[in-house]
Amino acid sequence: MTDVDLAIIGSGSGNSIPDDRFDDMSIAMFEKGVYGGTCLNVGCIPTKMFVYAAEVAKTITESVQYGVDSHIDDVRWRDVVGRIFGRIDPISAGGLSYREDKCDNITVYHSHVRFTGRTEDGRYRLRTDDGDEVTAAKVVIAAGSRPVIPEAISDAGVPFHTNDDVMRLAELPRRLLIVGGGYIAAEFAHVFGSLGSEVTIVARGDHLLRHLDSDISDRFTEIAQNTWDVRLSASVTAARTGTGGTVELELSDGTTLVGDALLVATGRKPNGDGLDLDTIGVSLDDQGRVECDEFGRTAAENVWTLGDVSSPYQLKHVANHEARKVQANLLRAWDSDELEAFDHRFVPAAVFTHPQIASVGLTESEAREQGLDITVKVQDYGDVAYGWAMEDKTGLCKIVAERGTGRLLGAHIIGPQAPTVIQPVIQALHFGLDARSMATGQYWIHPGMPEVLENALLGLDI
Ligand SMILES: Cc1cc2nc3c(=O)[nH]c(=O)nc-3n(C[C@H](O)[C@H](O)[C@H](O)COP(=O)(O)OP(=O)(O)OC[C@H]3O[C@@H](n4cnc5c(N)ncnc54)[C@H](O)[C@@H]3O)c2cc1C
Ligand SMILES: NC(=O)c1ccc[n+]([C@@H]2O[C@H](COP(=O)([O-])OP(=O)(O)OC[C@H]3O[C@@H](n4cnc5c(N)ncnc54)[C@H](O)[C@@H]3O)[C@@H](O)[C@H]2O)c1
Repeated sequence: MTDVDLAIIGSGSGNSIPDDRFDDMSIAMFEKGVYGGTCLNVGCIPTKMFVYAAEVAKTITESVQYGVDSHIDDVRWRDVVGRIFGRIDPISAGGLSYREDKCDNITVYHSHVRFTGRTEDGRYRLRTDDGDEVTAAKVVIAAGSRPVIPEAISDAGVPFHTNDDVMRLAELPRRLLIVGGGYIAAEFAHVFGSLGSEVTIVARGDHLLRHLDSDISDRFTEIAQNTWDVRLSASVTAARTGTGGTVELELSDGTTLVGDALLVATGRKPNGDGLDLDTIGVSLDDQGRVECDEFGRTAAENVWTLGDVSSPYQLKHVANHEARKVQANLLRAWDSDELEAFDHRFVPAAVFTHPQIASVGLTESEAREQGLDITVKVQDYGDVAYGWAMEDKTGLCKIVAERGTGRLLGAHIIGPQAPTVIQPVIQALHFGLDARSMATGQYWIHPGMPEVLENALLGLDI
């Protein structure tokens, strides 16, 4: 039995907690998978590196409209993969060796861990699947989430991929089937489609990216239907392995699809269900998230939580933010008046598909449901100078604001560099800038892409 001051479950955002302020604490870090967690190894970072390669390919295939003829000679898939993981794998390995070799106060356990209750003096008992037993005065649960697999696929025993392994396929699949109509489906459809796969998306909703403002979801669904084979309002009823390792999916609309690879992207489930939290009196909510308050405190004293395992937002910038708050709070007393709260007021998100998408704040329908008196402006990229330069025909920037006060409520953008163009709105929301002041109280570089945002703000009927 090893006794530590602090146990951290999960080396994703959890790994950022121990800095030099924690040097005098003994720390046990538990990681059952690859060191560094989802974002670094199988999430945000590699996907965006693939997306960049896809953008390069897309630029080439669309260059003719600018009077520049070009074509793609070849996509060297193995080199695409090699560039990305040749960079990422050493970062993960370096992070692990830093903790193991350079941090005398930290021990890394490479195994699944779960709670087994408390000691008589109130410490938390943890046991790994390898048989190690640790007691800890404080615990941080940063165990993340995992892909959900529909039973029609998991029970059928067909080969399928998730974000965990699809980026390391040996070959670029000629025909890729994607089940799901959310973030991961939209991003990988762009990656594989632009690099040369024939992509089919099976989505059970009547739109893709349904959680977004309806103007954005409508626009993206229309673009997707013109780009890939998109089957809406359809679900998988049966799956089987075809000849030559292919996968066949039967859909609820009676059609059958055949693919060389199948990617499942039907949401992610928090990992709190693998921790035996009942042994310490902590529960999961109806979404399977570890319950906590705005400071990251669970029902068990000195057990904190953050990120995908407990947050309503499965986003890395949110996990990072929550990790910084929990880090600060760990250095204070459990019931201190100075605990730092999570700030979930204006959580932005971006989908790195094609075109790119970004949003922050209320959608138009959310604002109306709240009974707010609103004004809305939709500005097309194609009506500002940079949009002309790009021949953009599909991009739009939508602003939702309160009539009368000009209070900004939300921004929703689909188009080139949307995650960059939206950043001034995120800043304005956080610092309380109203739409009119934001539009007229500063210079906007002409003819920069953010003019689409400037014109949307100017066009609001406040
Ligand atoms: C394909 C993909 C793309 C994404 N792209 C973006 C993006 O562009 N932008 C963005 O903001 N977000 C993105 N996300 C979401 C983002 O990756 C997550 O929100 C974030 O990584 C969550 O961090 P975390 O620290 O909570 O969990 P994780 O990074 O998942 O860390 C949890 C760790 O805990 C370990 N673990 C779990 N249970 C146990 C246990 N019992 N014992 C030991 N170890 C355990 C896991 O192995 C894991 O390594 C993406 C996600 C995916 C899947
Ligand atoms: N750019 C980013 O920030 C980014 C990128 C990728 C992932 N993520 C995070 O990871 C999370 C998980 O991504 P995701 O795309 O798996 O989830 P998602 O929640 O974005 O989308 C899941 C999709 O699967 C569909 N679905 C669910 N069950 C289904 C079933 N049985 N059959 C068919 N379709 C089904 C849903 O209707 C939805 O369209 C996201 O919610 C997001 O928080 C973020």
